[in-house]
Amino acid sequence: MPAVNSLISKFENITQQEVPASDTQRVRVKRYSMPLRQSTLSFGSSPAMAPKRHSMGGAPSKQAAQAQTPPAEEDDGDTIVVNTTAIETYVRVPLPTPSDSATDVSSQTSSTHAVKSPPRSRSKRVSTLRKSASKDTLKPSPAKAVHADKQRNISGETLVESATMSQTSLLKDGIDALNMTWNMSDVFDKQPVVEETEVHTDDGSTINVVVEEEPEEKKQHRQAKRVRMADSEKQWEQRREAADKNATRRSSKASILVSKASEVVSGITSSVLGKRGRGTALKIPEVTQPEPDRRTSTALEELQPDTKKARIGTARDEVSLAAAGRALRSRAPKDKKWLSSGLYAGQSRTFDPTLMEGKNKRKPASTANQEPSTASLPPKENFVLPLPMFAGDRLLETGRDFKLPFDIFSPLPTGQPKPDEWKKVNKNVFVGDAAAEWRTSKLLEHSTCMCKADTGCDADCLNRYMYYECDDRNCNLSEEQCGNRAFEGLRQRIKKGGKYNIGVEVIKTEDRGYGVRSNRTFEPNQIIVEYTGEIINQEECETRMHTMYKDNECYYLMAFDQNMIIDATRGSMARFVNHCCDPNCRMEKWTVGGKPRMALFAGDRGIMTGEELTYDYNFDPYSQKNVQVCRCGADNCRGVLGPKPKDLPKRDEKEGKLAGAKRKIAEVLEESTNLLNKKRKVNEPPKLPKGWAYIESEPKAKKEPKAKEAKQSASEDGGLSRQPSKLRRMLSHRSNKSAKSSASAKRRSGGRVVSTSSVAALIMNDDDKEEEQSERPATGLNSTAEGLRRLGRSLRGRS
Ligand SMILES: C[S@@+](CC[C@H](N)C(=O)[O-])C[C@H]1O[C@@H](n2cnc3c(N)ncnc32)[C@H](O)[C@@H]1O
Repeated sequence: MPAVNSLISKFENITQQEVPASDTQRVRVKRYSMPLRQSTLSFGSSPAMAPKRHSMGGAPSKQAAQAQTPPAEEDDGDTIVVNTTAIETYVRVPLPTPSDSATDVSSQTSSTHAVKSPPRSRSKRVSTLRKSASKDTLKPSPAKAVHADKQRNISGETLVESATMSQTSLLKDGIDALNMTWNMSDVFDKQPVVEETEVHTDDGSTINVVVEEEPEEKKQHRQAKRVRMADSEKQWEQRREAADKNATRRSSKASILVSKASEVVSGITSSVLGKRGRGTALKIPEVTQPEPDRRTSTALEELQPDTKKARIGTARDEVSLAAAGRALRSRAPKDKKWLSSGLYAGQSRTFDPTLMEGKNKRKPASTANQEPSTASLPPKENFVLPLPMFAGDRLLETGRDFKLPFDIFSPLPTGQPKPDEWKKVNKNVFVGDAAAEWRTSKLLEHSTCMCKADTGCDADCLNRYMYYECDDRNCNLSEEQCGNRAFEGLRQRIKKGGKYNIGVEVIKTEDRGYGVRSNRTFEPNQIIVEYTGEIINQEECETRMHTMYKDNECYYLMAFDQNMIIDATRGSMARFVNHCCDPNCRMEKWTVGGKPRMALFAGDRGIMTGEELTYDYNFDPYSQKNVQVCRCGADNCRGVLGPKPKDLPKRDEKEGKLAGAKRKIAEVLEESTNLLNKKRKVNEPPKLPKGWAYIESEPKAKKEPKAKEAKQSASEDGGLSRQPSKLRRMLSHRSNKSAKSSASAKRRSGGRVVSTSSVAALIMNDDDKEEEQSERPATGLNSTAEGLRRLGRSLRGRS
């Protein structure tokens, strides 16, 4: 301790008295302040010392100082011997006041610019700017030396405080410093490498930029931080991907938020990782939002990585995150605004939609007390909605009246029962032996229409004529040019999904079980819904009838093709379409891609939204017990679900519909009983009531010889059986001979093939052909009903 005390007293002397400038003394300086910042520990020079130091060839270094300095009298390990000039400089300059120190600390030499810069970040090691004319600046000139005394010799902080600190506290600090284990070599080892580079300024002068190299420890710390940040970002990325995968039905708002937030976050992280300019993230414009959006903040919270340890959240980044959040909130979609008028926009109304119905009604009552003369009577409420604007135009243009969307004007009553025993099958499925028995016609592939692009596959299209759907194999036109791809169009429409595209829905009717109604309008002859189910052969059908369906009231069996039957017990929605004697649709069988398919098409009137869809079953009772009363309610109702007669006897106008129906049921029941009995006994065509024809349906094998006979006879008459290639050969043969056009070829072919929903094929003879030409609708689509009628006529004529 005595040694310490002597040192302290020496030190006090040094601080209180001036040391002669000329003297070079050896002074033992104990470590005074800890730690010394090497960047501020530089040794100044007095003017007196300048020549001498010049001779030494530069600024004094530690080694030089040591070399000049004689060995210390009491040299111990804790002693540093310094050139007394340092002390001289130190003692000659009055200790700076705190206010002085503010500028003094930031200034270096007389030529040093005081750089007013924001507090230096640790990452930025440019510490000072030293302006000089040349690199010789380091050699102090006499002029400069005048100001050299301002140069800081020892740690600035200590000196600044020393002016205000009491001697006792200085002393105490000094003692504390002495007690610390500290080695000067540590300081020099950790001393940052200082690099000086020249920078040319606009005014032509050169600025020497002194760049301190970062200490190793800090480098490591920074490196570790970078690794942490990279890990964190990887985690975020993984979470985002996982969230994307899991989010099956994420709302559009959420996806927007997530993408925006990830953009912001990646911006922040990259600014941190990539060390972009300070405050990059802060450049996000701040938009004030009065109410914080909980959804947005939740989204941001969700986006926070698991590890909050990942030190993204430095103060600066927190600020930028907050700014980003505010920016996000400002971009969050606002509440959707609903149109208040829709179709009726611009039309006056007599009620206030914001009030309850009761209050709207009370309005007139409040005016009732007033004098009739003075009371302004409210306009009389119109209970019938006016037509929307342009309804007249639309009517004129399209010929179709306006109807409110189905879900507004006739929503399904709540609690509508749904068919529970229905297994939906949207594709035909072969069951049992049907698949093996099915014969794929090779001939179909050779049928190609000859339509031109300018007309498309219109009414004269050969494929259309034969109920073949066009595709790339049998039509040379593109999908847009060709107008004969109904099933393909239906497929694409259904694929889009939604009530409107599907176009139909099941309803519960009052007295006919379930039915089907339209969700939209359909053009005349437009495809509506495909009839699909299990395709079974006759044996399978009979087995099912005697077992599974023996107690059924409803059957979903439809004769199909090649003696097969579609059983739609498991089938598409089309199975629920009811029968009507005056239907608005028709069921047609088409060949699509070589396979027969059935679908419901709109009739010639088209379909309005909300209409119940019906077609004429042309029902074959099959057995007496299956004869059912028809409840279609049409004016021309036949009374029973039975085959369609050619010429139904005109009912007596005075006779009611019911009376007529009753009569017909009785007749049908009687005749059908006879029919069944007779059929069992003799292989003769049954006797039907006057004007009725029995229509042969495919499932009945017994009638096959008759059908074959008819086909044969028709072929002999010039009609064609279902042999498209033969038809084409004939067409081309004849067309070569005479007319070139396909239309004339068809006329000359002498007949055509018509597919029907319940009969295999209709072969038309020349007599019928003439009639058909005149009857054929403008669209060229031949209806099943017509086909059936003709077959009926044909069969009746032969029986
Ligand atoms: C293919 S299904 C039609 C869907 C059926 N309504 C249902 O609920 O499943 C045919 C059956 O519907 C009934 N049906 C269809 N049209 C009818 C009509 N116009 N009058 C009476 N019943 C009818 C008959 O029972 C018939 O056997």
